[in-house]
Amino acid sequence: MARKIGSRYTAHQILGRGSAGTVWLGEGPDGPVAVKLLREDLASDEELVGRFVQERTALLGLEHPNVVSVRDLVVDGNDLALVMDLVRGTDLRTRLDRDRRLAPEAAVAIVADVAEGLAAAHAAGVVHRDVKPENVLLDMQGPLGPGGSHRALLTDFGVAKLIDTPKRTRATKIIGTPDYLAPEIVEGLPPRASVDIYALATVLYELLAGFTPFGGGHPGAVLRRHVTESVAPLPGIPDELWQLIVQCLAKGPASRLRASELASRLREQLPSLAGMPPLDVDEPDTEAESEADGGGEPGADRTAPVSGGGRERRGSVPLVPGARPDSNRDTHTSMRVPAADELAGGAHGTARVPRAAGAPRPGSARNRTATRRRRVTLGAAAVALAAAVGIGAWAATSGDDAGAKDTDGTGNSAPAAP
Ligand SMILES: Nc1ncnc2c1ncn2[C@@H]1O[C@H](COP(=O)(O)OP(=O)(O)OP(=O)(O)O)[C@@H](O)[C@H]1O
Repeated sequence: MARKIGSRYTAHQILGRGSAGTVWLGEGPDGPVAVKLLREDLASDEELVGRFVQERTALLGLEHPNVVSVRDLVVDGNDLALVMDLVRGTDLRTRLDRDRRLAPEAAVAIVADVAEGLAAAHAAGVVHRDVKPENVLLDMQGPLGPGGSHRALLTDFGVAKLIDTPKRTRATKIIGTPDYLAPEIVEGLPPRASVDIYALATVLYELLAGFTPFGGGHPGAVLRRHVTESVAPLPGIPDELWQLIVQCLAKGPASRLRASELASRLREQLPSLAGMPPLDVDEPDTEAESEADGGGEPGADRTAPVSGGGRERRGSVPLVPGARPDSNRDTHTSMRVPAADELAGGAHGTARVPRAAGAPRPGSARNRTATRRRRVTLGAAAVALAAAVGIGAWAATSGDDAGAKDTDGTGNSAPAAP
């Protein structure tokens, strides 16, 4: 069923749904386009519409082969829409769901593309703030790149920022997707360009491993791991590539690479990765995360089931207990920033620990001593669980946050340079 969007566009068919709205295949004066029609509650928010119009220049000005360009913004009655270049292909999440892990050469080529898109955005003063596989589109009509990879384009620029109005989220709230959130965001600092680098390094790890380094379990526990845990090495990963991931996952934003540097360092490694098969990594030990998570604690609203082995949908667990996702791909959620004392002494030892294929599973006879040792650690993790549930409880009760501070006056960020 076709519908008119503004005077210039017609939407024909739904391409997909996200938390901010529905993406349609449309037609405009210059040919086919993708039209992202924002949710009605967003479209009827006057403040957001004002902001949407204000952001026109930044969104419309971003032109780069690795960025999905926004061609037009439409404000028409109840419709608020972004008109974008149509990418004929799929998103990286769908590809990852299908292949589970990518060969290092293809993973690195895709991430280098995204880093180049980010470099252009950061140079223009735009921080993405929601880098994740769902927001990377693969152009399947263009020529193939290294390792048979398709050109990758980053999409949804500025959307997180648009939704993050002072009224919706203040400096004391977090918006984003828990698995990819940089520690400084968890600590309540304004997001700068380096948060995109952290998120992109998380995506690279995920493409190689099949799971994110700090994901799994209750969102509160995920946030805490970003602040307190170190990333566990991936068996079989070339050292140079691992060093790059570790540097970009640094807790201190200043230690991370800039996007352009990351892109070129990744490209330099491509020749040595040619022909290398996907890493032979077994599923992480889910015992730690499920125990630390309380294994289905009543306070944790698991709207979507979390399947074993890190194959759950990113962000499918709402951060706010009782909140319902807008769609089965809901990812933009908000919660209160945990205080320093609530983060301190967190769930140490609950980060996912990848095992080389064939290594003994925890709990096996060979591994009993190690398991016993881990149980001691998990005693601490259970304490952390209480904090995690506490975090959910604040989120549930902090809807308006009357006393919240809006440190930069905008409720969001962000200068370009990290
Ligand atoms: N420019 C585009 N061209 C073609 N398809 C697109 C385009 N933008 C989005 N899509 C499709 O629409 C789907 C929904 O996109 P959308 O950006 O709304 O949600 P998302 O990024 O998956 O999730 P969220 O918005 O919750 O972060 C994508 O998965 C993709 O398949």
